[in-house]
This record gives sequence, structure tokens and C-alpha cells, in this order.
Amino acid sequence: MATTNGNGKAAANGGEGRNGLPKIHTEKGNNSGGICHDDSAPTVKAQTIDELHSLQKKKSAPTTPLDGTLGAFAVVSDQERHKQQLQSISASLASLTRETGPKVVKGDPANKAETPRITSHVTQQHHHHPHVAPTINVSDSALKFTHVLYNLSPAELYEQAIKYEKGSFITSTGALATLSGAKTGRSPKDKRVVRDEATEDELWWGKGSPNIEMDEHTFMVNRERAVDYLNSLEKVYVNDQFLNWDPENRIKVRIVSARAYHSLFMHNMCIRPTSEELENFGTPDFTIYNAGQFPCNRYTHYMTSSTSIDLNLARREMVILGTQYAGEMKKGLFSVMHYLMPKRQILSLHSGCNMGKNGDVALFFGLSGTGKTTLSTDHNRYLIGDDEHCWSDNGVSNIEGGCYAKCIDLSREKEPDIFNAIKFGTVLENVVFDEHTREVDYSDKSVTENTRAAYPIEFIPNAKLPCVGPHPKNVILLACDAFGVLPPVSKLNLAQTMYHFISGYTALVAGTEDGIKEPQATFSACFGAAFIMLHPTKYAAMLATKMQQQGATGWLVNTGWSGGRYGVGSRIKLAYTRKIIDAIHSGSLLNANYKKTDVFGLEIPTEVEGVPSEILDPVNTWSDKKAYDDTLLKLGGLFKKNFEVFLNHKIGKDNKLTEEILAAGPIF
Ligand SMILES: Nc1ncnc2c1ncn2[C@@H]1O[C@H](COP(=O)(O)OP(=O)(O)O)[C@@H](O)[C@H]1O
Ligand SMILES: C=C(OP(=O)(O)O)C(=O)O
Ligand SMILES: [Ca+2]
Ligand SMILES: [Mn+2]
Repeated sequence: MATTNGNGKAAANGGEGRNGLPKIHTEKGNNSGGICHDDSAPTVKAQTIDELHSLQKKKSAPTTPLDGTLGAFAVVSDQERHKQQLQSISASLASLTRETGPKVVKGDPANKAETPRITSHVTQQHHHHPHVAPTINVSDSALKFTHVLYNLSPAELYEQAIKYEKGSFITSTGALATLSGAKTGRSPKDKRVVRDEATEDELWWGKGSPNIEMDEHTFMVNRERAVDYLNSLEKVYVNDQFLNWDPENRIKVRIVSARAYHSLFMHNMCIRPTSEELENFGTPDFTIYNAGQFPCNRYTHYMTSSTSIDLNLARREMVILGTQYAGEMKKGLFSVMHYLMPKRQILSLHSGCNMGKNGDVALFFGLSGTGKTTLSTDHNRYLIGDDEHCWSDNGVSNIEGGCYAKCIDLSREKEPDIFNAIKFGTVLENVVFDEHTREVDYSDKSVTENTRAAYPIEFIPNAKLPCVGPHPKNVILLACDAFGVLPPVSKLNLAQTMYHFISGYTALVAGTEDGIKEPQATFSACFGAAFIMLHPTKYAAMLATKMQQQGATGWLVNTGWSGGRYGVGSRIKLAYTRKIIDAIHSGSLLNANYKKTDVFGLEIPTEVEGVPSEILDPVNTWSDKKAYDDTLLKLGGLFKKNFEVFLNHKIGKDNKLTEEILAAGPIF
């Protein structure tokens, strides 16, 4: 027998121990006879290493109790349920051009000890036949098993990601750092929606619409491509989860994906079923096939790149090819809700939402990066959700079960709740970290500026669970104005609220891209045109009705520049914006003194507690007054031009409101 010393050299095990030192003789009993006892506890009862390992894991408790007289019945129905579950998954993965669905089996193929529990072969009559004789309808793909990793836990998904997915690491706070591949943001130009008999009349098509058409056949081509890709893999991840905390309007979603990263992302972002709800899940209302590693075929009709995100409302399916950016899944499902909910007279909102101790609810509308997540995550208020909500006759409900925060320049001081939510279970996308300590450098943009964290909403200490609340009292429109001419806060009347809601203004800043020398205005109807499915005026009319009914107040908050445009002035301090938001919540801003601005005709307060009064009217902060006037008129012109397409649209049935909205824009 030989031991190895610190230098990797074998040391003779005679009178010398490690490093050639004499062996330590313990005093225990008289018979120690030169043997070193470093552990006096009884030894583990295992004959082999495998046996030892098997002691580590105990079976998860079954959700159906197996006791008493119901025992036999429960066992049968449990088994039956598992069989139905697998058949349902096999049906999801079925090729529609060949005879059979894939044989699916639960569990990791790497765990050889796990014998296939039930196999399911969708369209074949007999289920247990290990040797399928190939027929003319069966290709080789039908001969293999597709292993299904079904609703794995975060710990299991961590292990999968770290073992099998390059770029997966545990950070110093326990989050799972991942890479989303070549795409680090959404690809709106690659979104396609099936235009059929029903949707051609229902949906918003044409100029300005996010819905770029494709036909049913092309969808099926891409669907088959995704399904074949997924079935060609050794294993796929399947998540069965819910959307919408309003129990009457809950939607069951199934996400089939090839990466543990995607599975954990959706685990965090959707509503997590209890094990009992999962047992009785049944057939999903909507299914995503995420084959993001596999490109679409550019010879396919309607395809203009190797990325395609395809929505088929009739089939209740979405196919993702050629992008691994996880945000496509959550925002894709949001589009689906933007279609389904208005059909039920429920307004879907691209907004954050929180509630004060007294039950006052605020909505935060805004485009990407304007502050929905940051400002709805407020230590003094209950978080209902950071991004997607429904407003029904009963109040508001979050669509999701998690948050998706931007991480660029994240700091513990400025955003403590988000910072602390980045722990075990959280997916951290595209961040850079120290290779040894695994401490994340949130200022590093080497991979992308759009670094993100996805965490379950309960990681925020004052989350409101269940994520529902009463009718909103304040509707806050966030615009990150890189021109620096919009006031930090303005109080809006209903017509102005609708005008700005339909306009959906924010600005993209220049600097990161070559050639762009000045900030670019973006107008995105309903502060989320990329996700709406109906014409913007449909959502606007619903919002107007609801705000009128509830007497909610509209506000426009500029979270962008002050004291000059981008490059000259600076971004309004988050601390000031928070003070402004506090004053809106408390009601103190409602009763402040106001004056009206030129051009946009906005009501601005003369004082807000904790905010220097001189910044409240942007003209005061510009040293070059001529430049201010020119920039203000320039932005006013951009608003006017953008609104032209809405001039011949009526907002709901109310002629008077429509006229008021048209008059609520800039006047010069
Ligand atoms: N005055 C401000 N108000 C809001 N956010 C600000 C402000 N100044 C800087 N920020 C930063 O802007 C970003 C807003 O992003 P986020 O809240 O994720 O937007 P959204 O959820 O609307 O996409 C955060 O990184 C935040 O730290
Ligand atoms: C995830 C997104 O949402 P947001 O930036 O609004 O948080 C997105 O637009 O891709
Ligand atoms: Ca029709
Ligand atoms: Mn957000």
C-alpha cells in the first residue's frame, strides 16, 4: 500500500507517514497497534461506492397519499396519471408528417440505473415493445427514446447546466451564470405570426405592427424542424407551468427546450405549480418549442435570417429557431396574453406594478430600460410584478411568477432588493465575473450591455403573494428622454395619458453604435408595440375606460436626461426619481402647485419633497436656452409625425375622448 504526499510522490507506508514524518500514535486503548484512528464513529453500511451514493438520495414524497383502504386505488391512479403525462408529452413532441410520436421516457439518460418507467408512443396502439419493427412510415428517429427532464428543480437544473452547457458557472452569491449565445437580446424583426381566416381580421397587420405574417404551411415546416431537432437530442427539458395569478384566467403553458438554462429561466419566470397541481396538469393551453440552437432554413418562405420566432394562435403553439435569448419565451407568451385577455375584456399591460401598505396600486408603463423593474421594486411597497400584468373587473394580477432585471451597473446601494435577489436559483445572463472568486462585475459590458437576472418573485422580500391587487390608483408612464426636454414629472389628464400611452415614447441613446451621433427617438405604441397583437387603439380604449371608472391619475415621468441632451446633460439621479415616485404614491403630488409647459402643455409641479426645485422645469437646467428650445421643438415634431397614423382612428366609441386625445399632443 502506498500513500501520496503533497508533491504527488508515493511514500512508503512503513514507520513514516506523510512527508516522511513519523506516524502519529494515538493513545486510544492498548490495541491501537500503530493504526491511526481519525474517526471513532461507526462505518457506513455500504458494500460498494454505488451503494454509498444511493444512500444520499431518498424518493420525493408522492403527492397522492398511499395509505389505508385507498392505497391500491391511489397507486393505480398515480400510475395512470404518469402514463397520461408521458402520453401528453409524447403528443407535444410528435412529428406531424410521420406516423408516430416519439417514445418518451422520464429521467436523465446519464442515470443508467433509472429504468424507463413508462414509454409512450402516441399513435401506436400497444405501448410496451422495446423492438419496434420499422415500417415505411417510421424513420430512424422513431427508434430512439427521447428522455424528458420534467419540471426539474433548480438544483437539478444547475447540475445539468454545469455538466452539459458551456459557459455555465456558479457565481460567488450562488446564481447560475449562463451565456445566451450569439443573440443577447430579442429579435423583433424575426417574429412571425400565422395569418389565417380568423387572425387576418382580428390582429393588427401592416405598417407599425409587430405582427409580420407567415402562412400555416410555413409554420408547420418550422414546427417540424424544431420538433425533429428536439427529438434528435438525447434529452429535452419540459416545463409545465402557469401564467396569470388571477385564478379565473390562469393559462397552462408547456415549454419544451433543449437547455437547462432555458428550463430554469422559465421555472423562475412562470408561475410554479405545486406538486399536486402538476399531477393534475392535463393538456397545456399553449406550448413553446424552443429549438434555439438550431437555425431556421433560409430557403423557407418568409424567412429573412436564420432566426425565427413563430406564433400560431389557432394551434396555440410557438416555435423558436436560431436564437437562445431566453427573453423571447417570456415576451412571446406575453404576446399570447395580449391576444387572449382582451377577448375576455381583460386589459393586458406592459407594466410593473406595486402596492402600498394602504392598498394603493400603481402601474409603471415603459419600454425596455425605462425603469419598470427598478421602480416597481421598492423596499417600502409590496411588489406585485415587474413587467406583465392584467387589469380585469376585479383588479390587477401579475401574469408571471418572476422578474427579469437589467444588471448593467447594478449596485447594492442603489438597488438593494434586486442585488440581493441574485443568489442560488437565479439565472444570470451574459455577465462577466472573476474567474477565481466568481464575483460578478456588473459594470462589464464585454458580452453585452443587456446583462440580465431572472429570479422567482419571492426572492424580493416584500413581494405580494399571490401577485394580485385592487384597481390601480396611479398610472405612471415612464419615458427615458435622451433629449433632456421632458420634465422629470408631469401630471396628465385622461386625454394626455392616452396620447402618451398610444405614442409610447422613449429614446435610445447613441454611443455604443458606430455612426449614430445623437439620441434616437423610439415610439412604441402602448409602451410595448413589439408584444401587442391588436390595434393599439383597442388597448388604449380599454385603459381609458378603466382609468375613468376607477378615477386613476396618469403621470409622465422622465427617467432620462436632465440639463442637456445625452452627451451634454446627465441622467436624472435614481434617488430623485424615487422621491418623485414616493410623492405620487403618498398623494402629496396630486395636491401640489402646478404650472403648464410650452409645446407639450404638461402640468409640472413647482416642488417635490427631496428633489431640487430647479430641475423640475427642464429649461432651468439647460445653460444653452436656444439649444433647449430647438430640441424641444424637434421632439415635438417627432411626436406629431409619429401620431399621424393614428389620426383617423377612433378610440373606443367615444368621439369626444378621441378628439381630446388628438388635441393632447404638442402644440406649436
Ligand atoms: N432615474 C432613473 N430611473 C430609473 N432607472 C434608472 C434611473 N437612472 C438610472 N437607471 C437605470 O436604468 C435601468 C432601468 O432598467 P429596468 O428597470 O430594468 O427597465 P425596464 O424594466 O423598464 O426594462 C436600471 O439599470 C436602472 O439602474
Ligand atoms: C425582457 C424584456 O423586457 P424589459 O426590457 O421590458 O424588462 C425585453 O424587452 O426583451
Ligand atoms: Ca376573414
Ligand atoms: Mn423590466
